[in-house]
Amino acid sequence: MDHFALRNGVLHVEDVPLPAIAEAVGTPVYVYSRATLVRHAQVFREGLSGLDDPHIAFAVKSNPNLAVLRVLAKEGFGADVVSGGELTRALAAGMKPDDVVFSGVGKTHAELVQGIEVGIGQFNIESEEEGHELSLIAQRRGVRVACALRVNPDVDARTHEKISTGKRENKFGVPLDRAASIYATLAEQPGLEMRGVAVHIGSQLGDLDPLETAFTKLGALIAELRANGQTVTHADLGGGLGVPYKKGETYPTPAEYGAMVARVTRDWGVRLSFEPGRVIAGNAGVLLTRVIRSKRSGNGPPFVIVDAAMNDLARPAMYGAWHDFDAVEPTGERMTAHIVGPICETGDTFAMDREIDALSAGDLAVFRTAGAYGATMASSYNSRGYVAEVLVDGDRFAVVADRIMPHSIMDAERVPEWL
Ligand SMILES: Cc1ncc(COP(=O)(O)O)c(C=O)c1O
Ligand SMILES: N[C@@H](CCCC[NH3+])C(=O)O
Repeated sequence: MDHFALRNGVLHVEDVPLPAIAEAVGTPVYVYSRATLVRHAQVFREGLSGLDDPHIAFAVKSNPNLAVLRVLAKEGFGADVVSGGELTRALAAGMKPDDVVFSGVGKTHAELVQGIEVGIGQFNIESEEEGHELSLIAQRRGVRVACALRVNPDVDARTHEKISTGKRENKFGVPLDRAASIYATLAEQPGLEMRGVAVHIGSQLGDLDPLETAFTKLGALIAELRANGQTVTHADLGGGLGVPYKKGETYPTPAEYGAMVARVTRDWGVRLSFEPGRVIAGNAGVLLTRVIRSKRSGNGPPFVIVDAAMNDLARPAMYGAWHDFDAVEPTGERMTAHIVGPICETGDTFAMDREIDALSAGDLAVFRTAGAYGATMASSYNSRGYVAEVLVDGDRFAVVADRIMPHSIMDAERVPEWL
């Protein structure tokens, strides 16, 4: 069921008409559907039903809102975190420490300490150097911490270069050809319990083949490690499943993904972990915005200037990403336009020469597929403050992140007395 649908000509999220949210909270505002989050979580879990007790850790970076995390905690999801801040959020939202995996190429000393102190389930170590540091910290506390070694399989994920993570030249993980020797070295560290391997080759993948190639390489590594006498009881297959951003696009389903994983990992004899982000949250949210005004420039299409900008939704400016853009109350008329925000950068452009619903000043519209890597990547550039977030549940909704106004940001700044 589509929880983002027109009813009587007005776009609703579940049973709530979007104009009601704009009225109550203002724009721009992210709006998430609880029912969609739950459905995506269930579809993902069902996709893995051919596996024995998979561990699912939501990639908090994709949407760290506490209410969103709480929805997923209630679905039994753990968390994949990449910073102390994300770890704090995951626990605050009710995720169990034991279900948390700590990934990240640059965990600081303080973050390693924090992870040990709260008793997270697994550290995904990204370098030999990190492993040594973690072991020393654990030893000083008289504990041993469960770890997996993140491997860089040198596979082209065939996605945007800025979100590809599994090529040799990317900063992530240890090179596959050195993984067995690094694993052996780390397994001797008194503070570490080396129990497995991890891989994550990139995000927004449209094709299962690169994943299958990476997992196959990981399987060979597991066999090699065991032949060397190492213990391997866990494997973390990361996230990365892509989602449609344009109407009509198709992407591999969680069921297809799960079937491939079941086939490739059949003989591994490990507990598998997964770190889905976008596939859970992406299509569970929209960015609701209002048209400020339109302006003509030269002979080309008009600029439709909306009150959302690249500081609220960075993906188009950062990756040239496409987000479908629809009127909240479409009239059936269409127009061709450039969609831009108010920020003083040409990069603050959501779309050029796009055929869209006809819109005029004051009309509401949404950028779709904005539930992942949306609010979480917001900034306050141009002193615009931070965008608000709302969660819908049936016919009710709640503000789950206040709009942070520019004056609140200013409150954290000081002019020194000597100025
Ligand atoms: C280590 C790790 N796990 C999981 C994810 C989540 O990826 P996605 O949102 O593509 O599922 C990412 C981001 O790409 C990541 O870097
Ligand atoms: N921020 C990226 C995804 C990054 C994934 C991080 N591992 C995006 O919007 O597509």
